[in-house]
Amino acid sequence: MKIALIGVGAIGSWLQERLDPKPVVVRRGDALPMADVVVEVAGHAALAQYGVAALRQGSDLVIASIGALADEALWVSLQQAATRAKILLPAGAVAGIDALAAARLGGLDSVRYSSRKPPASLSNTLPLDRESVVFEGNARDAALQFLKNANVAATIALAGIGFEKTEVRIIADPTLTQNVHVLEASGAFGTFTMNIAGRPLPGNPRSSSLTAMSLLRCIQNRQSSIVL
Ligand SMILES: NC(=O)C1=CN([C@@H]2O[C@H](COP(=O)(O)OP(=O)(O)OC[C@H]3O[C@@H](n4cnc5c(N)ncnc54)[C@H](O)[C@@H]3O)[C@@H](O)[C@H]2O)C=CC1
Ligand SMILES: O=C([O-])CC(=O)C(=O)O
Repeated sequence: MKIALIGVGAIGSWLQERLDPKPVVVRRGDALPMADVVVEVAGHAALAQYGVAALRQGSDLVIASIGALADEALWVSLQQAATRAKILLPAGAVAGIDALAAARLGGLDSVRYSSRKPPASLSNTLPLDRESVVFEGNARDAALQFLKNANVAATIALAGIGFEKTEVRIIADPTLTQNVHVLEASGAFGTFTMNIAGRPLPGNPRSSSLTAMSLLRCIQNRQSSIVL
């Protein structure tokens, strides 16, 4: 299996060390190599630049920057390009995506998500002596306004009841050193609340380490005869 890795930042370097076989690295401006799997860990612009081409050449596409899919035109063009290859959306930094996506099939009534992060992960102009709500609204607006901090909101929207109906709060909390995600859902299955305190990666305080682990699992599942 040939893997192309777009971006070697906090998540990409963690993956690069652990992927087997070793990936071909795509740096800014490089042409996209032929590969069985293309892994995007580079940001919204890189997904827009390489995503459609990867799928058109028949490479499966693993996306980290899921917030970019709040851009309806990009999301439609990726889906249209996926005729010979698959778009793989890992759960990323949050827990409970498996339950949410299963619950959707039985019918969901409501999905609420809150993200609490240390202020510096959101902006360096936020107060450091009290918590502040920096966003309250739906998942589409969250993803469009907070490019680097609402991938989880977008993942939850896609797994659950969509960008418009998913209720999102983003809170800067100076008492935290970790990224805390709370996901609450109700529907025909019952109700659940999932709470995760994610340790950030050393290279980027905004990105929880579980994201990199979730991407590795997604790539390994694609190769494995047992998918869990
Ligand atoms: N799905 C999820 O739950 C999560 C998703 N993310 C997203 O994953 C992506 C990667 O996150 P990090 O590794 O923390 O970011 P990072 O900023 O540490 O690394 C990004 C790397 O991509 C490179 N890059 C940017 N544009 C490029 C291009 N056009 N071609 C090749 N390389 C390019 C940069 O130079 C940098 O080295 C971000 O978009 C982030 O928002 C982050 C955390 C959770
Ligand atoms: O949602 C995001 O973009 C990333 C995030 O909160 C995390 O890694 O904890």
